[in-house]
Amino acid sequence: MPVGKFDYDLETFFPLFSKYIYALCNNHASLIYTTQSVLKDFEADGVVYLELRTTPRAIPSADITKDDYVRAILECIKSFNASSTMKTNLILSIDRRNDIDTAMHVVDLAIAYHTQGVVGVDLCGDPAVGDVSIFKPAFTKASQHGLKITLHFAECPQSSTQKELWTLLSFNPDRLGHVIHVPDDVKQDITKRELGLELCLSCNVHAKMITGSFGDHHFGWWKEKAGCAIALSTDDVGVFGSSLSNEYALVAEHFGLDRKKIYKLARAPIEIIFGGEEEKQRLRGIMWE
Ligand SMILES: CNc1ncnc2c1ncn2[C@@H]1O[C@H](COP(=O)(O)O)[C@@H](O)[C@H]1O
Repeated sequence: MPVGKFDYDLETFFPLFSKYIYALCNNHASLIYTTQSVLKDFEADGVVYLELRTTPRAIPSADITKDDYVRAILECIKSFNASSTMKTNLILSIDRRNDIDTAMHVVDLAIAYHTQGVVGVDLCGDPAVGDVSIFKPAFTKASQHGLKITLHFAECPQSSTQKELWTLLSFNPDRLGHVIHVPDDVKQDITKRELGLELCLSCNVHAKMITGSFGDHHFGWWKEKAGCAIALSTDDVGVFGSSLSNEYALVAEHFGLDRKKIYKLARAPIEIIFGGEEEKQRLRGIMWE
């Protein structure tokens, strides 16, 4: 990737993975290398709790099944967790291109590895593709097994029809990602349910998913809504060149938040992590007030 090129949009972003990144990250050694590299970067950035997400991927050329893929990443996380103050958990993603059998397989993997660091299931992928209603049984099963749910939500106009948004809300998500093109009635429902919001400023600005720049981001609207905790998120550091601490610096600069307000913002998502009560307690103890 050319140095300083951060202008991938929703048309060029997804092929970047399917054409190039997956071809480069295509064996056990490269899976471990990339996972360790991501963990080291977040730790060096001062992160104390991380939820990583990935779509289970079989790599037949290296004899890697989806199960092997998930296990390799979990082993990497486990050994990193053992020697770091940053604790990491994993979320497994269903890609919107998937059929229901593939989605069920993701949920089955999440259930199988629930006690080993998988904390939730996500819906991701090209928002211009797929009929999300087919995934309801998969998310229902995930919930029944105590897994948390987060969904990429209202990323582009095509994926923000009333039908799609209410269908996604019927999956009973715990958190929503992006929440860009959200009509008022849906906003009201999100606020009423006090859903956690994963907002990704650099991604949305660089990929031109919003009109305008950082100061125009819908973070400004949601930050006023008591109840919806905001977890600033990176989507993703490699593609858009912005670490998590830079995302906090951006909101401080563009929304006039002083140190106290930034501490408060960074503490709020403790309540919406998928990592359980004990981890919440640890974080309440170490995050600045
Ligand atoms: C604009 N933001 C986004 N919207 C939707 N899906 C996204 C995304 N950012 C990442 N992904 C999903 O993550 C995959 C790459 O990592 P994994 O193979 O899962 O580890 C992408 O192919 C896409 O499906």
